[in-house]
Amino acid sequence: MRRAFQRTQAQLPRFSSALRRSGVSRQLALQSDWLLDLKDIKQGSLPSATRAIHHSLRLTQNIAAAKAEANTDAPTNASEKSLITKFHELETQEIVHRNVVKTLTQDMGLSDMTEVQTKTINQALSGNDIIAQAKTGTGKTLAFLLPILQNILNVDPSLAQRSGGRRGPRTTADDIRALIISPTRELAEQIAAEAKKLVRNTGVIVQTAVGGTQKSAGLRNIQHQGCHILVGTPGRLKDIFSDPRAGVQAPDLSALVFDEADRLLDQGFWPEIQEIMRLLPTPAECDRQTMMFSATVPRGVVDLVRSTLKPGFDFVRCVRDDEEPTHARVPQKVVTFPGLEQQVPALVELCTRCIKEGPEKGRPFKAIVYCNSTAEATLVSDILRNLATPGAERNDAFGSLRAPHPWSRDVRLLEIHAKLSQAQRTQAAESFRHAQSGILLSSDVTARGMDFPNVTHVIQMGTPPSREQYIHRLGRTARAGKEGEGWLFLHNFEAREARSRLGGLPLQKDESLTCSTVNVENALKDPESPVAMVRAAMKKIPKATLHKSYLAMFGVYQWIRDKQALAYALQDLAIKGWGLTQTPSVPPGIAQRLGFSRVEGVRLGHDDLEPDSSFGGGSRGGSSYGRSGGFGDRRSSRSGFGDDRGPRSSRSYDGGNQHRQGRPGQQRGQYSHNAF
Ligand SMILES: Nc1ncnc2c1ncn2[C@@H]1O[C@H](COP(=O)(O)OP(=O)(O)OP(=O)(O)O)[C@@H](O)[C@H]1O
Repeated sequence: MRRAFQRTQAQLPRFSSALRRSGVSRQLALQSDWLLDLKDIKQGSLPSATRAIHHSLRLTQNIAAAKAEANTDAPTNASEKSLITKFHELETQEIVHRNVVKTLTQDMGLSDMTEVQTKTINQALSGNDIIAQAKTGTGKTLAFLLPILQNILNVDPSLAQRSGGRRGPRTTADDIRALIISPTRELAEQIAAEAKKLVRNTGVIVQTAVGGTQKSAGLRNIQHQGCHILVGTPGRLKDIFSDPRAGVQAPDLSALVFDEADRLLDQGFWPEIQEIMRLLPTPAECDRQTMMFSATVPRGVVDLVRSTLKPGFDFVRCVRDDEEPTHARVPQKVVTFPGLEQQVPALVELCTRCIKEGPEKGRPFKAIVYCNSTAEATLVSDILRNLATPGAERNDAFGSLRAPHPWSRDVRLLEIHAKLSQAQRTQAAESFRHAQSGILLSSDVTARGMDFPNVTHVIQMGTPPSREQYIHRLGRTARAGKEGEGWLFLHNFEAREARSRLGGLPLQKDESLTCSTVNVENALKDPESPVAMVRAAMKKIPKATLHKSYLAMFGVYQWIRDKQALAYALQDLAIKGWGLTQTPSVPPGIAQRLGFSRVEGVRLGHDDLEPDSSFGGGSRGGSSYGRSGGFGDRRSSRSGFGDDRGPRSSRSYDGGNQHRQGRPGQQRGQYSHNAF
């Protein structure tokens, strides 16, 4: 009986959206007919059903009124005047339970909704399927959490009280009402933390299911404490729902949310998402609301969205067609370099400058540096850490150091990437979240959705994997109305590709960093220069770390057709930048697979990766192909960022054959400095 009632109540959202489409005047009649038809309802349950209808009706009236004002059929174009824009109004209009509104306004200190919240909370509370696109950092998380929570309370009002659902007999592993899927573990944990804040004055229980943690411990929590809202990553959720021994099902699931929807619907995750959906009750068995949120919704995913959402879904766009989904107030600067070896010194120069400026600007420097490989993130992190004065003490269990020189003692150095355990990643995220000032070296695991407060700078090392990823990374700064700036470091040979991936974005060329033009060999003579400091810091880096970074670069730059230019650039990085006497070797199998087996400057061989191995003491079995030490001319011009001419390198280096003979007059690395 109870289940039949709950199922009937779960139909409310669909009922309500049907009502919305049919017009306000017919709604009362329809709703009362429907109420009379609820033959299964127990006498005592009628009040809650009536309340639920009341909520639904009030919302449909608001939306219809807004529609009428806007004189349009499209609810998303409705005048915002009639939609609720302040959180406290949700209580005065009896749409959201006072306990939840109290949490929002008193505990979380929120008053006005953001645009995406105004446009989606009203719609989502009435049960519509939604896809919403809004800029990073504009409060999308709350835009789906709040309607999910209130819709759960509509179905079971006893959960509105703190003690209502706690450990009671009605809280079981089968009670999952909402499933929120996120592409990364960190983001799932962050959403769960936000959800736990929101439900704190209710009896609703939130659990997480993320990879890298003990599955059995998570399951125990779900089974013993119960679960109404489950937040997880695709792999672990699939694991749990497909494991009959786990005993976790969601027969009454009424809400499914895809956060960072475009990422979840892309090739990487789509098979797992399909599998999860196959394991959930079908919409015929249990009507559910699906909501998708992201800052980026590329055209490619729109068809998938259509096949996943109910017909008539709302597409809420808070980004205009003619507008880029990055914040206009975020200055975005690009620096191009003739050599990869200049980039880390330039990073040190930039950080040093910003740390000094912090007090003047009233904002301590807090930056995320995105690297395109885990190996690079580890290397850069090690270099920055080694800039600390000798004897600096480790200050937490995960090796985070304070960096007293040349930076303030209070700059935390942290890293997050796939090579760390989940516990280390979570700890680092937590430390960075609470750090007043710090530098986080990160791979793309933090690029989407992570809400680290007061990040002043996002620095991207190398061409980002895609336009979407650039936007999401940049979105870690300038959140919730704050200021921030973005920096992009590119080698000249990346400029053309970067321009094609990021065309139209408001990137401005920056020439303020002396390290972008410095002659590395000359700069080494000045021990105070960032180049010399980085070189000194390099001395403490194990050779195995360098070797891994070198090899990883071939993967990062796989898309570069000019293999020769890349080989030369990496050779310069290893010798001029890292101070090695020859390039690390590349196993012939790998070199062949990547198309570098006959490219000058690539040394084929099998040097081991032991920490004490040396690249400087001879070839150790590596056969050098072409020169390994001397450097040819490096030409660069500075014609101004935005120059549309593209790289000027010869594209004839197409496999290396010509290099064997050497091509008279051919120059190495002829890329325009400012060809972005
Ligand atoms: N109405 C509001 N008023 C003020 N701050 C808010 C409001 N809603 C959310 N916030 C705060 O704004 C910050 C960003 O919110 P959130 O992480 O949900 O953004 P997002 O749009 O999901 O970003 P991303 O696209 O990066 O995932 C959070 O710190 C959140 O607490």
